[in-house]
Amino acid sequence: MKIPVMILSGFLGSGKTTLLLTLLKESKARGLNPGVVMNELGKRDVDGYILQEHTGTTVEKLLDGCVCCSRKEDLPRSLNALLARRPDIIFVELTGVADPEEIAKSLQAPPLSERLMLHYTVTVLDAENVLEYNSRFSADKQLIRTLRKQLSGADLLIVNKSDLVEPETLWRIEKTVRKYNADSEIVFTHYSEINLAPLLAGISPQAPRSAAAQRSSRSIHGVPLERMNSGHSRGATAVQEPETKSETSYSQVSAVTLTFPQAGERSICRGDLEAFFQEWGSSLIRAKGHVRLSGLEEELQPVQLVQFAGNRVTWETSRYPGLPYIVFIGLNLDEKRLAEGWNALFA
Ligand SMILES: Nc1nc2c(ncn2[C@@H]2O[C@H](COP(=O)(O)OP(=O)(O)OP(=O)(O)O)[C@@H](O)[C@H]2O)c(=O)[nH]1
Repeated sequence: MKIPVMILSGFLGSGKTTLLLTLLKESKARGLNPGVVMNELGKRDVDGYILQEHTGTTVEKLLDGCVCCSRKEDLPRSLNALLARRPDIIFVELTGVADPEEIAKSLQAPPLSERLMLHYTVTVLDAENVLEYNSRFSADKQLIRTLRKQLSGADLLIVNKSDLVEPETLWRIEKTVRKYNADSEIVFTHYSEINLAPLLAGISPQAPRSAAAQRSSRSIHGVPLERMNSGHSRGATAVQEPETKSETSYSQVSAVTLTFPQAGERSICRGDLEAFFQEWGSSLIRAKGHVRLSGLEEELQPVQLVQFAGNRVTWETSRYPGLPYIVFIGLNLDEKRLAEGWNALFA
């Protein structure tokens, strides 16, 4: 029996992990044993920790590079490690700059095709920012090509963060997406809330295992949106990471991990950190990590998961027990200046 694999793709901060959380909860509610491969551009496993904290799922982590190009040889090893745990379904969450078609090709060729079958490729889009990508990232031709492959290679396109845009923007996104993918279903969601039943149709616990997983022809709905009723919807230390090679799916995106100082001031003010994110303008695309906050109002819950995505910052109380850090991901990030600015925050 081949194990179904679902690929989750989409640009940085679009909502892939948010979707994966709901997929894992639903899988567990159905008595399934899900496996997860999580690929991160940075050296720290932020999303893997979130999944473990919220769902208790064990995650195979592939850090510090992209599994569609610079870390390609690592994917079979991670999948084999998961297969030893007899999962009923495997979710592969790609980095935001990965080409899902490359992963699909690997899964459909021996030896992986002997034990696994590609079930769905899902691409999540950030409705608030997706229309700006062509102009914002025009300097990185490889990235632009990859972002188009994320559209063309998807069996299902989830236009997420619809709560942040006007209905007209959703129309424009649908029109743009259709230039690269004429057929696949498009759904409009917030917090990646969709009807998961068709995505998990035919997948059952292995023992006893009945029919093979089948792709469902049932439509996948997002949360009801106004436009859906209109009849048109279809559904202090900087760890510099290595330069990306020319054959990668991006050329000017890099990740830098910044840690808190070991001595002296080891916490940071919420406002200072938010101002620091804004200082980098459009060169900072994504930041995420666990931080220790100073300030009276945070005294009871000082450890927070902070996320910067689409120029918005969110905070969430965390039980992360380790040393605080943040992973910064950007386009042509001036890493030296970033580290200097960071150190100044603790001076
Ligand atoms: N307003 C709003 N925020 C959202 C929505 N979906 C996700 N977010 C927030 O967006 C941020 C990024 O979401 P993730 O699910 O981590 O995105 P991702 O694609 O996994 O990010 P990377 O793996 O780092 O590329 C988090 O702070 C989420 O809470 C949404 O529909 N609306």
